[in-house]
Amino acid sequence: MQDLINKANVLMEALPYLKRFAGTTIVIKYGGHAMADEKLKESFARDVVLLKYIGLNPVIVHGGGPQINETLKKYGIVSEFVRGMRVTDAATMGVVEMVLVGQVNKEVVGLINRHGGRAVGLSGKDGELLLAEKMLQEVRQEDGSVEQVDIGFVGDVIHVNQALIDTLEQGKFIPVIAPVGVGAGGESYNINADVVAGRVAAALKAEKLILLTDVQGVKDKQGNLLTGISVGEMRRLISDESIVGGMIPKVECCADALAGGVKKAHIIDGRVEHAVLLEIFTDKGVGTEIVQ
Ligand SMILES: Nc1ncnc2c1ncn2[C@@H]1O[C@H](COP(=O)(O)OP(=O)(O)O)[C@@H](O)[C@H]1O
Ligand SMILES: CC(=O)N[C@@H](CCC(=O)OP(=O)(O)O)C(=O)O
Repeated sequence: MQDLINKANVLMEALPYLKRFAGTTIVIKYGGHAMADEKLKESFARDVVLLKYIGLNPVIVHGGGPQINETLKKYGIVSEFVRGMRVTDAATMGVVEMVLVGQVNKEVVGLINRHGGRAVGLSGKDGELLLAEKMLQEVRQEDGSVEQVDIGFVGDVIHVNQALIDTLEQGKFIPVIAPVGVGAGGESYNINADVVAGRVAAALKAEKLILLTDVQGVKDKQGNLLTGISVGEMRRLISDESIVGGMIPKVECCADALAGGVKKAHIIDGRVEHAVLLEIFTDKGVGTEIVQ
């Protein structure tokens, strides 16, 4: 009997959060690395379906960096990263689109639907969901100056077709977005999935942006987890190189999302089962919260 009462107590603990978040939009970035483990994939899909059933509106943006690397390797294409962004020539763009849209997107949609959700896969080209323009990457030189570097068909999102997401949400569908944008001339752009998640969250004025990754959260130089950092601290951690590589676009997009009206932004450990539920429905949460 006590077991059953304990179960009821766990449900009751979630009640204030259920009330607070009912009807709100939560944008979740599902990272390439967190997609590697079968058990975690299933637990992620179940979490998303549960969120939808209890009245939240999850919007999924997926990555696929490791999957792109694998296919590029098969084609003998070597790729380089500048501050966490893949340098993308025309041949690389072809592979990026094929893997993200044709493979990873369909896999995530299938996974959610197998668990009883109604997921719909979209790339930024569908309904011009993600209108993009070419971006130059800023690289700080040794003398402190900042140089703009051309990294090919890499874009930033300049407009999100919010009406399309609203329509899907009204139909009880779960949008699953591949980070490929479309330019004014119909050309494709490779966009970092964290950047897409941040822009989509800001456009939808989401309650939360949650980025799942393969580490506990943001760490300091000694490797200690930082449970909460301000945007100012974040900038210091980037300039003293405590935050490097793929973590840079993650924290930057959290800062942009907060500036764009998103209430909360979190970077959490996708290797932990039910990480999304733990973040949303517990007081302490998990990982790192970025605050303005
Ligand atoms: N300060 C930091 N704290 C935590 N991780 C960091 C930090 N700086 C760099 N990283 C690296 O960022 C990686 C996460 O970025 P990325 O590989 O692009 O993840 P994902 O594939 O989940 O999007 C971590 O695996 C870690 O190696
Ligand atoms: C411009 C850029 O870097 N695009 C990324 C898009 C996929 C992505 O972001 O995947 P993860 O989240 O799994 O790293 C790339 O080509 O790898």
